[in-house]
Amino acid sequence: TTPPPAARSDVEQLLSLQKTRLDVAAPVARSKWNSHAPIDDPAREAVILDDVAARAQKLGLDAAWTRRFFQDQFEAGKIVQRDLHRQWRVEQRAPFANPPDLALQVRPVLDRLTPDLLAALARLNGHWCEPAVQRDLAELDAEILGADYAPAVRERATEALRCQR
Ligand SMILES: C=C(O[C@@H]1C=C(C(=O)O)C=C[C@H]1O)C(=O)O
Repeated sequence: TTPPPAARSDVEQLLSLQKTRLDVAAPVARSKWNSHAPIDDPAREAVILDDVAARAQKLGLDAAWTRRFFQDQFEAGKIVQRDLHRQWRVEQRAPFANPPDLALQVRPVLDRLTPDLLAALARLNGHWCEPAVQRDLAELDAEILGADYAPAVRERATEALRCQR
């Protein structure tokens, strides 16, 4: 039996969660501007990816594909962080008055989004090649991510969602 097609609202939810995750890049960038911490934290990324791979398997998602999706979210967020730091260097911006605490205030927000993103991916699992899903993806990417994010960021964030067949 053929499974029912995916709903547009599933695509909308996924992209909204991706946007919410990208929106956290700005507070991350402010925190690192003050602390001078590097934008790239490969150790933190590895911890997230191992957790994501284990959770993915339980949801019936391909672990390697899910790792790639999350790595793409990291890379997209780092484009946002680098763009902000570049702008602040040009402006010779002073440190921020009330920077968020990366470990205590910012990373917990990202960690809370992870299970929601995985659930959204699980709902769309096996549906990526449906023409309606690809059409909804293109439309909602422009609407949800396009309002705030540059094409390079959007392309990176949605790279794994194209039909692979
Ligand atoms: C968001 C951060 O910056 C980068 C992006 C990460 C992410 O998107 O989860 C994780 C580690 C860093 O390489 C962070 O340091 O927490």
